[in-house]
Amino acid sequence: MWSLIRKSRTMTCSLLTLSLPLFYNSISTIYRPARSLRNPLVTTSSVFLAPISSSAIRAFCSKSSEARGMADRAVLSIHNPDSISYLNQREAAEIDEILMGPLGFSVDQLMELAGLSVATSIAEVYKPGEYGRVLTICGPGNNGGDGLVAARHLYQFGYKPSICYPKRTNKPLYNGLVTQLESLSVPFLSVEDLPSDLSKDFDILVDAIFGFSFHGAPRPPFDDLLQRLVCLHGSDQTRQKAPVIVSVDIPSGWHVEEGDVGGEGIKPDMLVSLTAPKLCAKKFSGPHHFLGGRFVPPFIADKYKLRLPPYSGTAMCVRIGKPPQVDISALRENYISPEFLEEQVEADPIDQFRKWFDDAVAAGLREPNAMALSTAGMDGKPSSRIVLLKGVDKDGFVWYTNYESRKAHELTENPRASLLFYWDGLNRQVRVEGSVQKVSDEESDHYFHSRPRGSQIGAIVSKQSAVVPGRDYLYQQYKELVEKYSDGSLIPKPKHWGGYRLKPEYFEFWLGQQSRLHDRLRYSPQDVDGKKVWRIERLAP
Ligand SMILES: NC(=O)C1=CN([C@@H]2O[C@H](COP(=O)(O)OP(=O)(O)OC[C@H]3O[C@@H](n4cnc5c(N)ncnc54)[C@H](OP(=O)(O)O)[C@@H]3O)[C@@H](O)[C@H]2O)[C@@H](O)CC1
Ligand SMILES: Cc1cc2nc3c(=O)[nH]c(=O)nc-3n(C[C@H](O)[C@H](O)[C@H](O)COP(=O)(O)O)c2cc1C
Ligand SMILES: Cc1ncc(COP(=O)(O)O)c(C=O)c1O
Ligand SMILES: [K+]
Repeated sequence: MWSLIRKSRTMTCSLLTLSLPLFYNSISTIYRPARSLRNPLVTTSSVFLAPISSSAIRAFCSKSSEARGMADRAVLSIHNPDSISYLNQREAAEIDEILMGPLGFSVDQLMELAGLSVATSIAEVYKPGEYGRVLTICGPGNNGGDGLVAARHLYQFGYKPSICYPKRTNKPLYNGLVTQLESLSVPFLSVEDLPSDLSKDFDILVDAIFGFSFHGAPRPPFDDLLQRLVCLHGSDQTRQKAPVIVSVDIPSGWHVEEGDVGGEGIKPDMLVSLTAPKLCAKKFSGPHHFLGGRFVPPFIADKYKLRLPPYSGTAMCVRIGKPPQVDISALRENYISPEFLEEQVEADPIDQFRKWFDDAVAAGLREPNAMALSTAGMDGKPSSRIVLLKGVDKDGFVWYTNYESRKAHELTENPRASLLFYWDGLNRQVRVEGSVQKVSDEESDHYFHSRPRGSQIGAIVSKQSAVVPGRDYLYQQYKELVEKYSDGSLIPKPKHWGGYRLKPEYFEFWLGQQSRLHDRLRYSPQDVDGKKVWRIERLAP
């Protein structure tokens, strides 16, 4: 913790005005954990539902690092949806009580995290450009509260939510959530105000009517509302795009454990299970099943033998089960970017590259220095692979590799290459082409010794691009060298490892725009009175 605090001292000053959750979020964007953050996946001990004392929780917590080790080993099997845990109704209610009892959570906190998970799950699948108009139908309990929170986050994500909340709960928490939405001018519609055909006015219907405390048959006015959702399946979809239904935790009207018993209930397109899926989720056959509620402490995971998929990075939701079958030909993004004009760019393409590279770093993109390197040997057959940019200046672009690899052979035969950067999220691509030379041995030596010792040994072991009999073959040699250099002595750089530098002769900066009318600015060298200058031209997209 101290090293984190020391490192973040300068950052803290500029963040003092931010809220605490935002502050920690900013930290996780900049300082990533050594391994990805994972939900604990604990498979030991049987479930026995005894009262829980705080001493039991303390005793457990001292063992939880061991549990996390097991979690990492179990992670491989979790991609099989059959190995995910499902809760019955009693367990779901009990977890609620434990979280809000001995584990010290408040209902407001859990609802906020649950609602945020629902909103982020929706945003993963249904983009606001196409699915902007959202109707959230809220029931009388906490499931309805999750819906109110989700609607607020969806508003902040760029959607246009409306709310139908016919049975309000007169408690400070719910009144506050309503006030927050009203202050954003989010419309509240009564059941009578709702249009008879929901498909005309809405792209997404969020079903936050009933959660895990639902029992019996739906009573008015929810029986009628649910019937309207059911009817949408039969609507004439050739005339009108039917809105998608997103159910929060439980598809409302379904039995919490048995599912859609009579087969006449709603058929959501997306289900966002919270904490852990309930048994009815096994019957969900829609294309998008997500898990949210990233707050399950190891104590709960252990007690209920929860096996849950890991959340990646700072995500608030994770997809469960098989990804949907997509129509590849229909996959496309619409790019919306600010103007990119000739007058705005740097005269020197290296300066322009630095500007865009700094933007990619500031945007928190993963490995902004990853670039596709394309080469072709004497046979003229091109080949590409990703390498990491390790330096750029007026002399060119540097990367390190094995001098006996396929790319190295091709570069020996034909010392020309192209580099390609794609910065997804910024809608930017940069192409660089030029001639290639090895960097000096001193430069390679200096860089080699800046790498982690494991990677230095890896470079010795790997005869890159050669066929190897198996993983063990490499690992055995690696272990021997780790042992040999365990005294911390200098690991000599092997002769076959070093850097290349591409001296650029051509650049193109590409920025994605709407209707595929992208910006493309090309830099090519011109000789003006014996002096090299860069000519900037716009190319058709
Ligand atoms: N870790 C967790 O646990 C977390 C839980 N969270 C969320 O809480 C949800 C559970 O909330 P909950 O317990 O308030 O119950 P929920 O199902 O929303 O509503 C109960 C209400 O519905 C009513 N009602 C019942 N049956 C009915 C019927 N047939 N027809 C008409 N009404 C009926 C019932 O009235 P009653 O029958 O009692 O008169 C009561 O008013 C859970 O699913 C998740 O979304 C997250 O926020 C955070 C983490
Ligand atoms: C993100 C990423 C970064 C990589 N960085 C390098 C690198 O800097 N140097 C390298 O030799 N290989 C790197 N690789 C591996 C190469 O893509 C490639 O597998 C390897 O260099 C062998 O290529 P070749 O057989 O065409 O020579 C990287 C791969 C990825 C996915
Ligand atoms: C085979 C290989 N060599 C070199 C590198 C670059 O690693 P480093 O950043 O440690 O120099 C990578 C990175 O993925 C790699 O896969
Ligand atoms: K629901």
